[in-house]
Amino acid sequence: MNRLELQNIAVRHDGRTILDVDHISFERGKMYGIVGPSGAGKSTLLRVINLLEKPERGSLGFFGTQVELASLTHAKGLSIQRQMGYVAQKPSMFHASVFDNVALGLRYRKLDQSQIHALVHEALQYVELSHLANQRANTLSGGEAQRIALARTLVYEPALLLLDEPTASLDPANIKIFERVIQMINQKKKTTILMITHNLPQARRLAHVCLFLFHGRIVEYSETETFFTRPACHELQDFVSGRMIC
Ligand SMILES: Nc1ncnc2c1ncn2[C@@H]1O[C@H](COP(=O)(O)OP(=O)(O)OP(=O)(O)O)[C@@H](O)[C@H]1O
Repeated sequence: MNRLELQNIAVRHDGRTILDVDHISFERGKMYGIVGPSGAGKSTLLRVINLLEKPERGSLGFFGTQVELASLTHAKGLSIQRQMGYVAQKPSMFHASVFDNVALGLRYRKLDQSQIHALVHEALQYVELSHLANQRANTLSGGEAQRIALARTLVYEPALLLLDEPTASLDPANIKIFERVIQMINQKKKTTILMITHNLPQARRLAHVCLFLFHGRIVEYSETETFFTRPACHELQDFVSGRMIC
């Protein structure tokens, strides 16, 4: 019940194996760092979990709901997807106010106006951008837009938050706020968080557990301190010490 699990996953494109995962399990309420070289399959892993990419085979256990991914129906997929939030590296805002952008997920879920108002303002407070509620979202700076993208997912309290290099284009001040918010919701709401990052100090700062993807396989998975101080496989030893691997 309290786990997110993937089993027997295979993703192939053009005859090439992109992702090959026998089994992985994520505990509810923990924060996971996902690292690995470019092209290792990190985004594909998150896209499979987010039901944006259908693997050739495999199953997903979503906190008690079990689904065969290859034969997943739209309705069942949607009900699971609505319990997940996804923030990519580059936010895309709708041509509307900041308030309306953040409210969107709540309107889909048919909440009433007073609930929407309260929840949007709470989410804007989390990301310290309440003063921008009426601004057009397409006029935001990159850092502001990324914080609004985070508020837009937090507002409906997802059980799972998927972050794909969310701070890669941000300056240190915005990174600090972004990190503070995800740590706060991880602790306060027990949101499970999976974050891809190329910033190894960031993974070390935030994650309880880290995993290392290499050529589509999870080759290391351990508590963060062990991951960085006593990596078992030589590819991760090279990776964490900054040596080139391919
Ligand atoms: N739809 C597709 N068709 C063909 N190849 C694909 C497709 N999607 C992904 N790939 C390939 O799969 C591999 C893994 O891609 P993915 O985006 O998951 O890597 P990544 O680890 O997230 O990389 P990065 O750190 O550069 O973002 C890459 O070689 C990519 O070119």
